Amino acid sequence: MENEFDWLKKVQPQKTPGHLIQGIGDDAALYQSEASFDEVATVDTMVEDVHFKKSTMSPTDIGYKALAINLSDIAAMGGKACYYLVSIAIPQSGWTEDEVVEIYAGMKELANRCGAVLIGGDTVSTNDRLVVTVTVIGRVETGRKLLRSNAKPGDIVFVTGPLGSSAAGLHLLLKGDKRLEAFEYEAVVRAHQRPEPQLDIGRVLAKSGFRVSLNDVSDGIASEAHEIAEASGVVIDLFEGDLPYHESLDDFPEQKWKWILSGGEDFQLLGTIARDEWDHVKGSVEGQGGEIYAIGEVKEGESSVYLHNENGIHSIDKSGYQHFG
Ligand SMILES: Nc1ncnc2c1ncn2[C@@H]1O[C@H](COP(=O)(O)OP(=O)(O)OP(=O)(O)O)[C@@H](O)[C@H]1O
Ligand SMILES: Cc1ncc(C[n+]2csc(CCOP(=O)(O)O)c2C)c(N)n1
Ligand SMILES: [Mg+2]
Ligand SMILES: [Mg+2]
Ligand SMILES: [Mg+2]
Repeated sequence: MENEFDWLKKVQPQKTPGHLIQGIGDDAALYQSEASFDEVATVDTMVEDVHFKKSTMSPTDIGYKALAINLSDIAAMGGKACYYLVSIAIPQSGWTEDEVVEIYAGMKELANRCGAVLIGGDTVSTNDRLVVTVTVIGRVETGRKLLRSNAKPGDIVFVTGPLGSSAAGLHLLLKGDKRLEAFEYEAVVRAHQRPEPQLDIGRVLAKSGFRVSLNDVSDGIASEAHEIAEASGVVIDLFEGDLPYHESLDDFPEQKWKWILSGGEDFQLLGTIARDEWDHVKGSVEGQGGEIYAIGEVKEGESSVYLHNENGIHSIDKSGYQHFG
């Protein structure tokens, strides 16, 4: 990396939306808010050797995922994404300007698909690992609050796609496993490197007008279910046989359930909705080509999470799954 700003010209958006008054190039970005929408803002960071290694992710994957994990939080609020800002700490050695530009290309690839525009950021050098922090600003219809605290006894618990794939993909990547080449493992490796934020499903849930509790799966459903149980003051029962997972996880019987429950980084949406409203929402999600699965129910009681399977009912702690063997 040579000059702090030369490479920025390469990542600057050419076209800007009408609500943006000033993007990259001044002290801060300036944009107009939109009538009848509330603003929604989130930030998450990815750190080299904690969230990725050069051996597990290409620069474009790193950029794609750094934006995806933030869009996933916007999805978990039912929002549409509008703008993003990127703070990047670049090591003094080990990373080239081309690689940094590729990180931005990965972000742009996803941003273009969901209509988000880069409006600013910050660039610093570091003696340590690469760190990329993305802030996303989005909008959601005024008054729509898909909060973790919305769950009520009697609700159905749902999830929007397979669990444990990212952890399985990471396992193969870290081991340099020869199965990486095989077609049947492509989906789990991709789930790790290029998670799909579930923005469309978040929008269906927001527009439904129904009371929905919602969280995205960054740490694993064991942890996210606890967050909903605690915020709402309810018990969450999960049914093991209903948890969706990619069939290739059956090749890893020892790790499978740990990955499904607490592998994390799946970036699916986990939520709850009244039983009477479930069919309607499921129909809408599936009608637009999405997936959504009923995996449990909400009960009255002190905040806790249980897993039901043929061996009985097992309490699941927040840090993850500990029971089976
Ligand atoms: N350093 C911090 N300063 C202020 N608020 C924070 C800080 N870290 C987290 N929070 C806030 O705490 C809440 C939970 O944050 P958390 O990062 O666990 O959520 P998340 O982004 O959904 O999860 P993950 O980071 O695993 O994707 C959010 O409201 C977040 O804004
Ligand atoms: C090289 C490497 N080792 C381990 C992992 C797994 N990992 C890292 S952070 C995290 C939880 C979500 O993070 P956060 O809570 O910061 O959102 C998980 C599951 C990885 N992705 N890459
Ligand atoms: Mg966070
Ligand atoms: Mg997050
Ligand atoms: Mg989240």
